[in-house]
Amino acid sequence: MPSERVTLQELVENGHLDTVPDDYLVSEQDRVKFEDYSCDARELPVIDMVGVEGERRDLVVQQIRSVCEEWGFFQVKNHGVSLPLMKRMQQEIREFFDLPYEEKNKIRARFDGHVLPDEGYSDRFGLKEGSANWSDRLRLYTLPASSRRYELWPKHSPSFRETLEEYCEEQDKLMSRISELISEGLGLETSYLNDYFAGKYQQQLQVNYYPPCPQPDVTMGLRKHSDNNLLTLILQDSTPGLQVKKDGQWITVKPMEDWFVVNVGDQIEILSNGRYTSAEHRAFVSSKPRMSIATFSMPSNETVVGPILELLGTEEQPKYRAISFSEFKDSFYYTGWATAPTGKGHLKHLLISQD
Ligand SMILES: O=C(O)CCC(=O)C(=O)O
Ligand SMILES: [Fe+2]
Repeated sequence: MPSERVTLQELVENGHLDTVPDDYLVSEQDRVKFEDYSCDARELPVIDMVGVEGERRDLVVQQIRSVCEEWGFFQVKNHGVSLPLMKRMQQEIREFFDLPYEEKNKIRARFDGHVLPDEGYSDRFGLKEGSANWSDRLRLYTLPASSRRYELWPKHSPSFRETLEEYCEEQDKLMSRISELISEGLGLETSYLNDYFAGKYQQQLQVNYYPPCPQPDVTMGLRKHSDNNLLTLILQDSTPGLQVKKDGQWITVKPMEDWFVVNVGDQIEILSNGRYTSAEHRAFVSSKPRMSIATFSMPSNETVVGPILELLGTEEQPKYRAISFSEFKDSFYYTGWATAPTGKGHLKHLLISQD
């Protein structure tokens, strides 16, 4: 039974995997070319948020607009989240993954044979049988506070709950500041996106743990995809792994200890009627373990999202059909994620024919 299988980290640490099993293999064309991954001729743009509430605002709004149009991915520095908090969060989460399997298993998400688990500690998360990622995960709903299932939060450290709560609040503040800049970049009122999702919003934390891999060139930590939500903030550890697709080329995002990677999700692509793009990205693995902490902001499940009418004017037609977030997630997991020929296959279902 899949639910009784131990996680990947457990298999690796107990020396049960000298080679990569078949269902973790990716096709030849989707493999990482290790000979060229480190020579990034192009680097992911960095947005410096210093002075953004003052004299640098117009410049930053302009920069955000162009990176959201051209990349859908960028890094932020001087973002207001304290480095000690980021480090504490990484340290305490890492301690969770270092616990004995029996301890972690207490909050294990169970696969019920049909629906893949959405919360807790798991492997093969969100994927169909026969198609696995070289990673384990911890996923928790964090905002609104009423959505928290504290019984699934790790209890290995007395301070962990407080650290995670503080981290989530800080992530939320940063998301909200970035949403203001995105709104302005689209020519909308500063508070447009924040008002649009007031009371119709949720936040989820996802920790990706990539165990050391015996054959990193034949598998993938996380197969190519775009994120299905509004915005994602990623905190990487010091081991490289994250890659973004730009003009058909995979670009490795250099880990920086006090920066966040910001990722435009599919919901922003839909809201902006395709002006802003959600970028395909993936994570490769190596002989070293790696951990990334992603925070997702997303609409509440019943919220219907479609192109913002104010943006369309009289000439432009909506390119995407409006759809509730829960329906969108269903199509993401069952038609797109990790199985479609392109990492953005799930968005194609929403495209309205323009002829
Ligand atoms: O591990 C990473 O850096 C990427 C994580 C990611 O893309 C995701 O969690 O959706
Ligand atoms: Fe992602």
